[in-house]
Amino acid sequence: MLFHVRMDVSVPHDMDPDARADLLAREKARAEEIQRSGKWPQLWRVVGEYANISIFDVDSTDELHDLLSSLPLFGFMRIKVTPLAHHPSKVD
Ligand SMILES: O=C(O)CC1=CCC(=O)O1
Repeated sequence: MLFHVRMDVSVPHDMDPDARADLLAREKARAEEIQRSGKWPQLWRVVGEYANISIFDVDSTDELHDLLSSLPLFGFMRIKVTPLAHHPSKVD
């Protein structure tokens, strides 16, 4: 099952710089781990925003939720999930 996922990040401006650096390092490591599993085939920065647009390829909505909530930034992101279906006009 394919899902389009938009994540808007909002880390508090007054967060301790070391805590922020640690949080972002853990986020990068976890994101790379999920990508290597094949479940997160696309990750794009939204130009000019602290946001990304991703494609996830998972077996269920529960699996998607588990992956998203495993991200260290989960509590600092607004996440919008759009399920995707095949388009009849798509040329293969
Ligand atoms: O910087 C972002 O867009 C938030 C994020 C999600 C996965 C990741 O590595 O960073």
